[in-house]
Amino acid sequence: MTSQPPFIRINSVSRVFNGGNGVHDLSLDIPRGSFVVLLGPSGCGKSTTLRLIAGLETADQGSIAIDGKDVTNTPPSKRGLSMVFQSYALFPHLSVAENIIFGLKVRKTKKDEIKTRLADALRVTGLEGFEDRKPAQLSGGQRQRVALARAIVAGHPLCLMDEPLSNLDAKLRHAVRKDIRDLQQRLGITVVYVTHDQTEAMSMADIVILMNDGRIEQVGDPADLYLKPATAFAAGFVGSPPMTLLPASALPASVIPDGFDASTVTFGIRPEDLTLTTDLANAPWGIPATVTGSEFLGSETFVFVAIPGTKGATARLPGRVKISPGTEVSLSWAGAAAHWFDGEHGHRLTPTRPSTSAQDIKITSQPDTATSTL
Ligand SMILES: Nc1ncnc2c1ncn2[C@@H]1O[C@H](COP(=O)(O)OP(=O)(O)OP(=O)(O)O)[C@@H](O)[C@H]1O
Repeated sequence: MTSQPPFIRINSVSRVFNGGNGVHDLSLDIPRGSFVVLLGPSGCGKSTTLRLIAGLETADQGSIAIDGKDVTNTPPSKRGLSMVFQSYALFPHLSVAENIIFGLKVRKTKKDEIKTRLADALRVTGLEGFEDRKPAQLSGGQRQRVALARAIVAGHPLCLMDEPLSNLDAKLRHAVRKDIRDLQQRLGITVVYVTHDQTEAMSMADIVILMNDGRIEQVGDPADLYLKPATAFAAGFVGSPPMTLLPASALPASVIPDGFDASTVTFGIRPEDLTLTTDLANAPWGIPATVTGSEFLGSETFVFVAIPGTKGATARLPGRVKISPGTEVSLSWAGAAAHWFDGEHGHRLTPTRPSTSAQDIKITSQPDTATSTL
């Protein structure tokens, strides 16, 4: 396999503001033509990273290269990129077409060229017929499309997007995120996209960069992040509802993998990997828990349970499950579905092999489907 040089290389970049926040010693390679999402909670440094790539922030240390050129000290306008913001940043007094071609006019692009590019941008963003309207005469989704059209009309190979959908309602957000993804693929451009919404990240990204506290927590494709979270933070951030995390000391000793110290290790389990039964007599190895509530969502039911000495757990069960608060249940899981994290730093731990009894649990718990027993 020949490895292509990265399109963007961020090398040991720090940008620390007064008070110590910002990004710290960030290193990252972004492949050409990829859709990369910077994901993380508010204040983790996503926008600062994007602004560093754009040149709107200057690195205190480290270097940034785009397409093989060092741009660490290059002004934004010379970096060959366009940006789309949460606030569409459209000129209210200009028409859709004028807004889209504004930058081309400033750069004194030839009239014929402007005409062709405008027609292309209107077509790919589905804005044909709207060119003479003013922004105030458009819906939120259409305004965001104008902002997108303006970004792509420049013809830059890189587009940076900072929470571009957060002003749209849930339904529109869903539609426009598909538009953005389709557009990126059709144009073959590289997109770096900031969001704190993990569903958006998981559905759009080729690569997710999960950030926490100014540092990279994990880089991987969405499946990696979900199936093999590198840290307890990643496990808790990705997934809705998030992974249940319990101190291993709350589990029966028989399910702790060999060599793990239950007093320091954290156990994680995805809600869909938990089996829940009220048939306590036939579940001697499970964790005893008490139902605190449930949410029926149509195709599935979330059941919330309390486990003494922990923050509780969530089970995601198919279909409609009727279960009353206060019901005593037993929780179990397949050995291979368990995740383990070091209690101090939260790093993922890999058991040399799941404990024998956890494998036994996998076999004995299989016929135990909660929907039929509850
Ligand atoms: N100009 C600034 N001066 C001082 N502190 C700043 C500045 N810009 C950002 N910060 C701080 O740096 C940290 C990272 O900010 P950043 O905007 O990158 O976070 P973010 O992950 O994009 O958050 P959000 O999702 O809330 O936009 C935050 O603690 C923020 O308060």
